[in-house]
Amino acid sequence: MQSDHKIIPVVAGALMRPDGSFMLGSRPEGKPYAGYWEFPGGKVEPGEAPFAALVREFHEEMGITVTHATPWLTKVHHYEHASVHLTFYRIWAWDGTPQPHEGQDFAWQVPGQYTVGPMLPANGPILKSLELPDVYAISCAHEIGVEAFLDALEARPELTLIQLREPQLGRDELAALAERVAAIVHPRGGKVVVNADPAWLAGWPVDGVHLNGQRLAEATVRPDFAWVGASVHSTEELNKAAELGLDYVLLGHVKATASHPGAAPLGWDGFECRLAGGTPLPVYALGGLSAADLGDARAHGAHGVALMRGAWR
Ligand SMILES: Nc1nc2c([nH]c(=O)n2[C@@H]2O[C@H](COP(=O)(O)OP(=O)(O)OP(=O)(O)O)[C@@H](O)[C@H]2O)c(=O)[nH]1
Repeated sequence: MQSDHKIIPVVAGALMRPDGSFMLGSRPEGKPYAGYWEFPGGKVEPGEAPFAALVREFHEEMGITVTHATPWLTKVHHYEHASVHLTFYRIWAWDGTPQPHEGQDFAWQVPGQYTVGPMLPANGPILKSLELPDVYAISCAHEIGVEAFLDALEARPELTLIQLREPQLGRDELAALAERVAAIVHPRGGKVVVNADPAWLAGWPVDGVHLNGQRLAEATVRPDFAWVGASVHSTEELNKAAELGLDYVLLGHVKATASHPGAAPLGWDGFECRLAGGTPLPVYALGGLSAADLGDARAHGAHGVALMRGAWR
């Protein structure tokens, strides 16, 4: 069976433009899955570091020099022709203009609005991850009141992924607030996930559910929503979220935060350490952060930053 095959290390990179679009390439004739669309990249050579392989592949395949890239997701996939361990990077800066050195086609794509296909079979969840924004905002009505929170949400059109987390509200009050939040966030193309019992959310105009640590521990299957995330603190919890096939996690807390005054923060080293084995899930760094921490978060393997107080200041 394929799972007995040697696992081939592969690196691939999403060239990211400031407007959020990214590049896909078509696989050249003569390779398995010729004509399928992929992130440019290729096999890591023996003894080569993954980042060095990324730089080499982008130079060989399209003649550009990668100058700033951050580690992102990893994934093992078993094809009929090979088993691969994929390490994905996001590439933020490069020198040169991409040229098709191997007869491939390139296309800049907007996450979720693809004009090319088919995609390589392993890449579905990776492409879905690109639909998640840099900043994830957690609601704060329990601190500043419902009306002030809704005013703050209206005033920040750049926030497009909102977790409604209001443990002080009962089901009916939370449902009413979810409707008001969705009415603000959906017209801007955003998403709302609710931190509550998944059974409560039937018929609510929301996009998904966020599992707290206890609900993640108790879950045996992925709840049936378009978007499902979870809060994690350890590699074990991160792995459980991945096994359930969730879409993202929040990992923290990275810095000291007023919501967990006694608990020691992970720091960026502790954060990175928990991701050291790699994960197929995009990870938002959480705890005492602001949007200004995005660069540090990416450098330590995060997809983005999750903000509570920091989103609304
Ligand atoms: N480059 C790339 N490969 C991917 C992606 N997703 C994915 O499953 N793969 C798999 O990873 C493997 C990469 O091998 P490759 O044949 O492209 O590598 P290469 O350019 O070094 O090829 P070569 O051995 O002909 O020199 C293939 O099995 C491919 O199906 C992706 O997004 N980008």
